[in-house]
Amino acid sequence: MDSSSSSQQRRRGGGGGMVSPSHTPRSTDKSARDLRSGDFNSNSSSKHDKEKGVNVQVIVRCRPLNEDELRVHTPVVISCNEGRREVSALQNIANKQIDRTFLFDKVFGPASKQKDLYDLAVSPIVYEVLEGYNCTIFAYGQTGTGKTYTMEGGARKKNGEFPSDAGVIPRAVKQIFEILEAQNAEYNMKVTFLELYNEEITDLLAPEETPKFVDDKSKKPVALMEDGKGGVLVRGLEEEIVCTANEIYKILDKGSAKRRTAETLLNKQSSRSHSIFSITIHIKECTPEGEEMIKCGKLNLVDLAGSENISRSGAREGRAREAGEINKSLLTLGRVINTLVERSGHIPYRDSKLTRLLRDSLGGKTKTCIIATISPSIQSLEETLSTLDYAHRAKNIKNKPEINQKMMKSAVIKDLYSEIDRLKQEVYAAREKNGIYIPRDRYLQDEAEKKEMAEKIEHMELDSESKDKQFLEIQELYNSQLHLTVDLSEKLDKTEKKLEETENSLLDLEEKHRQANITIKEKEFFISNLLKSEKGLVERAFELRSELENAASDVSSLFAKIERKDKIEDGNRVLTRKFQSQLTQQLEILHKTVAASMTQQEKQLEDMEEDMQSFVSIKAEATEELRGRVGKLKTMYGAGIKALDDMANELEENSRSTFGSLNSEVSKHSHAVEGFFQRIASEADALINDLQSNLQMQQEKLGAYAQQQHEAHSRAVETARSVSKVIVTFVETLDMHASNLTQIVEEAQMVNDHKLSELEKKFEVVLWSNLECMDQFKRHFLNKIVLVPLGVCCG
Ligand SMILES: Nc1ncnc2c1ncn2[C@@H]1O[C@H](COP(=O)(O)OP(=O)(O)OP(=O)(O)O)[C@@H](O)[C@H]1O
Repeated sequence: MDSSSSSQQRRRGGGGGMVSPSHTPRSTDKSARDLRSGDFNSNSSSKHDKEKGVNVQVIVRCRPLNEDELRVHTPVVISCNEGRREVSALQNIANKQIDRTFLFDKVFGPASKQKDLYDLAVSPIVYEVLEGYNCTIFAYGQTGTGKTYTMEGGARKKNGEFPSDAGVIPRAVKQIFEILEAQNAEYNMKVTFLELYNEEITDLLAPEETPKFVDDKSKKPVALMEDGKGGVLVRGLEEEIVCTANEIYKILDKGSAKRRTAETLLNKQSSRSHSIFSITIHIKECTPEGEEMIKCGKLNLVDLAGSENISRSGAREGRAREAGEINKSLLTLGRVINTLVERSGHIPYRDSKLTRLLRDSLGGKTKTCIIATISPSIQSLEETLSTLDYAHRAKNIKNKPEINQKMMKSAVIKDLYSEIDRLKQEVYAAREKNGIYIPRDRYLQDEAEKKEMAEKIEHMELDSESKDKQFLEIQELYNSQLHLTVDLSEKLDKTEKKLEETENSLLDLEEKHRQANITIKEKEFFISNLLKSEKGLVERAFELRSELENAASDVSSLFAKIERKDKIEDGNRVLTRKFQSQLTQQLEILHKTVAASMTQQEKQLEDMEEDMQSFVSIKAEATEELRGRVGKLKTMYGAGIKALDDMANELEENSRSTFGSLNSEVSKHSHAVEGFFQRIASEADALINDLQSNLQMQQEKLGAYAQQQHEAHSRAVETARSVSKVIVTFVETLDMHASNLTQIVEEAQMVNDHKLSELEKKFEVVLWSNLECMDQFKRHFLNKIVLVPLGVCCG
């Protein structure tokens, strides 16, 4: 089923527009499958939706900067936070900071792709449609912000490929067919495409009967009518029955091409009309009892014309009127939204065709989604803020969506038959050139409406007449009051002028009087000042004279003092020099004496050392000799003992037998020998001990003597050192004193010189100031003498 015209069964009927399907019998079938994958209004319970109402879903999409904007580096003032669903406008204009953030149901930034928007925001709505809801998606925003791009997308590729920048409409069509095919469902689908331009509806799918003129005058407007059930219907709107997505794409292309577009400063191909593309789907379902039911859902895709600033879009004459109409219908849409949000009584749906068409989508039974498109550029900030405000307000609209009741197949067939009948009668009436066929009840309703309208108009005319009369009366009253006011104001002006003149002369007199007073006061002040200054000058002259005398006597006494001081200082200097030379002589003598005593002491010490050394060596020799003797004695005794041992051994060997007798003799002898030896040994020991103790004593004595000598020597050296130190410090102090004295003398000299010069200067200054004073006084006096007669003249 491709693009053949045979497949497009065209029929003219009373349906279409934004009407909810009628004649839908109630169904108890609960088997409607939940096809949704998303969260459109996040509530699938039709009962709940009906009771509580569901908010209109509002999405914001910000387009990227276009080539022109990029070329001129247009500043970006809009930022989108998709995660937080926030859009912020930040700008500082003429010290006025704009910083506003809006929260929406979904936000798509400049980098967002068509697919992202569709998958996240539109796809769930398509599932709702297939469940049997009526859903509307409409794009709203300033001109050139991407409404058509979002709804329709870029141009379709020739080779039938699905383009990546395809918009909501082709994607929705594709998805609907995919789902239905996947379900192997029996369905029927029809589409309508209309345009609302300057408050006139035209059918974009109507066959072209006459050639298209420049301003599309050939387009026949179609009528919008009440359907008697609270809805509206567009009479004679073409409904195309479609079986494939490609058929819809073709219809879409055909219709879009017919849409009124024009180049504006803001968009090269700006849509100048509102367009509504509707897809109605009837799906066949079977109940468990085997009864065939028809489920119906409808998707309305609305691309509004851009809200625009007429001066910025460059619209002129015809275009300006067009823009005015666009803005008017959008304003009505805004008013409808406001009343719905504020719930403030009458909703002005009837004020524009746009709101009449969208009635069911705004506060009705339809599920609605608004896509607000904005530009990120600074130039569009005002319009962007207005769009955001508008969209934000629309978030609060509550609809009460209702799932369309499923119809029994037989009822649908009955419906279709009655429609065929109606169409037949219409065709007949048309063939007979007898007007068009309208059912009786609708005719009666139209007549009643007409009558009501005529009454209303009459009433309004009467009202307007009485208002006109009132206006004329008020106008006359106003004119007479105006004359009176003019007269009075003239009089007032004259009086004011006179008063002003009198005030001015009074002011002049006052000023003159004030100036005369000031001059008198000034003169009095001058005279008193003159007298005072004369007196002061005489006093000052006296003071100066006495000061001068004092200064002269001071100077002479100072000179005398300086002379005296000079003399004293000279004497001091001579004394100091003398004292210095004497001191140096005495110091030299002291140095010599100390040096001589030191050398003497050293010599004595050396002699003593020599004596001690000779004494020690003599003693050492004697000790050595004694040691030699003792050694000899020891060897001698040793040899004797050894001889005795030998003898004893001999005796032991030779005469063992005579041992007993001899033993006593031997022991006697040995005792005697022993005693002798012991005596000799003790004597030797005593002698050695004596010698040693003697030596020890001698050594100690010598050590003590040497120690004494050493201490005496060091004491002498220490004393000599301290004496020399004392002398040195004494000399240094003397030196210091002498230099201090010299410094003091020099400083005194300098101070005196300085004082003298200062005194001279002062003397000069005093002299000069006196002279100047005298001079001033002279001049002042002369001036006064001259001024007094002059002042008198002026007075
Ligand atoms: N999100 C986007 N990404 C890339 N280009 C975009 C986007 N939105 C808009 N454009 C481009 O900006 C231009 C204007 O877009 P479009 O015609 O859709 O604006 P519009 O809002 O429908 O304007 P009008 O109200 O005047 O009809 C087009 O060239 C379109 O391709």
